[in-house]
Amino acid sequence: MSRSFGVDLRGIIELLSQHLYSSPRVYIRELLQNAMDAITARDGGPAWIAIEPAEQTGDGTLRISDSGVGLTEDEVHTLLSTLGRTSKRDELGFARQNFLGQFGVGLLSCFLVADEIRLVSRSAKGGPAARWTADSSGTYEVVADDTARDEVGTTVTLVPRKDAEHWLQHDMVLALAREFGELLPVDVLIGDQLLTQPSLPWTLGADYTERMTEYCERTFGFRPFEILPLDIPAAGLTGAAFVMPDAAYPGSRQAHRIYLKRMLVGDSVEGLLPDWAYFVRCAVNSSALRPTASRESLYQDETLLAIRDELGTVLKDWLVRLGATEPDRAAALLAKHQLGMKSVALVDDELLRLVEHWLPFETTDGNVTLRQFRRRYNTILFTSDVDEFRQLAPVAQAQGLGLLNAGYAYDSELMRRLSEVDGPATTRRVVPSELLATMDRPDPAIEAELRTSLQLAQGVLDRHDCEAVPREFDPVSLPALLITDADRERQRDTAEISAEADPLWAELLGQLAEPASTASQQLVLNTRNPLVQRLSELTDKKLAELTVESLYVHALLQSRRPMRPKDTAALNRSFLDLLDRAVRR
Ligand SMILES: Nc1ncnc2c1ncn2[C@@H]1O[C@H](COP(=O)(O)OP(=O)(O)OP(=O)(O)O)[C@@H](O)[C@H]1O
Repeated sequence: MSRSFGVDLRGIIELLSQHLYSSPRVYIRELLQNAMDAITARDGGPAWIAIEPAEQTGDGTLRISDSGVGLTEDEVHTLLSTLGRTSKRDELGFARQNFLGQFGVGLLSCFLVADEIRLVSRSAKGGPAARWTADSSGTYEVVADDTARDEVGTTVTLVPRKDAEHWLQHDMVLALAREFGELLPVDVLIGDQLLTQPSLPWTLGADYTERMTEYCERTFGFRPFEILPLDIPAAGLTGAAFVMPDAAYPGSRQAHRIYLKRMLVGDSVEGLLPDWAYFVRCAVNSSALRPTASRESLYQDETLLAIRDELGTVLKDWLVRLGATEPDRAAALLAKHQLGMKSVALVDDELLRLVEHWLPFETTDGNVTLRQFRRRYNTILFTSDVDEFRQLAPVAQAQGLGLLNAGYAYDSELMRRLSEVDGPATTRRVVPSELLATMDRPDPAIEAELRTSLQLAQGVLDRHDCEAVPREFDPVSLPALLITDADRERQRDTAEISAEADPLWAELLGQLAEPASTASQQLVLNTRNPLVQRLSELTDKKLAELTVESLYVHALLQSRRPMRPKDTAALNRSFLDLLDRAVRR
């Protein structure tokens, strides 16, 4: 036998009224929305909503009246007695286009501030006026009372909950009603004060820029770098996009001010723009987007996706146009919003060109754009690590080799993307050892002499898994350069771990690592450097060891790589030994 679920009414009312909405402030929005929908349903005739806060009613209650279509006694029974029942869906259950409401629960939000809701209505369809009274425990009463109201329309009265009286007072009600309803296309009044304004703030016309600058400052708290009018007729969307003047974090929350059918959803609504456009804020009104049941965010449907794409295109087109017509402004903007721009350039070739043209990169030729660098060197040789760049740049520069620092976020991916788009020879990651190829070999006699002293220090080199390579290079002041192959380094670390690990791990790790055939580091000794020249004259094994270890540690420090305990020990040892020798003399 099938049975129906039982429902604890009090629990459901509490759930919907207390937990669906994030704050009691939304009660005004739901009342305005119902009044607005009733006026829409009346289709012609007077169109006003009047709010009387507690000071005006004189008995602590709040009254809101509308000139809408009203409800018959029967409708009051069916629509207001069943949670989730609404007049705003068609027979198939689809939300009707013109209405703001659709779920049949909005009125419950009044229980956030009220113990009792009273509704008096006269329907445009005729019949006597009806009274409905409900309390928060879930009981209600309906009576036909033809004297209750003369005109067609509805009045809702809220009797405040204890401690919620302030929500019904004038200043609060004024602020809330203005915030949610100031763009509604009907007259909303509090006493004699008209709250609504006839046109949307972003309507084009006289003083557009000043108006919108002021609007942006008031709404989002910044003076916009640029204001872009938005108009997507297919989505019934109009509004404005404001480009932020200063950098924001790519992960920062998007906060857009969104109106649906001219009723505010919120001013920190997310998801309207693609993620990359994190430096743009929008204020829009749309008739096609849908709210979630709490009406505090947007429902993620295909319409939202289509609008997001479309708005993304509008912004991109503007960026490309700016690059072509106002290069200096484009460069200034790009410099501020580098990260977002770079991230989108990875998936968008037009933006890739913009980034290539305008964004400065750190190189051995100073700060230059990718375009300038390409013109000079054809192939962009880059490091994908900032420290590696710092280490290699002076040597590369001295060899006349152009090197670009692609060590910051998205840079290496951008290099890869450029090669995909313009051909494999466009960019290439420098292999540190290829710098060796640009260096001259020293005179064989000098090399032989140096190698003899190096043999004395072979133990030190072995200890650091390091091979000494004599070369002639600039700058002369640099005695040694440590070149590390990252892959080999990883293998070496793995080997070290496996030596200490238990047999099972050692076997597993061993499978990951390829056998390390040669040393993982190369200490390139500069035979032009006076210290290295003196090293080749040494015959004292201890001194040769001390010198080589000092040169190694110095080169390691120069490379700014993290020091391992072994390296720190070497640093201490060589420093103290040198000190000892100096003091002894
Ligand atoms: N001021 C009013 N004038 C006429 N009918 C009203 C009024 N207020 C409420 N109603 C009727 O009561 C029904 C329920 O209202 P309620 O606010 O709970 O839900 P809704 O507006 O239909 O949907 P939502 O939960 O999305 O707001 C409405 O569908 C409407 O038919």
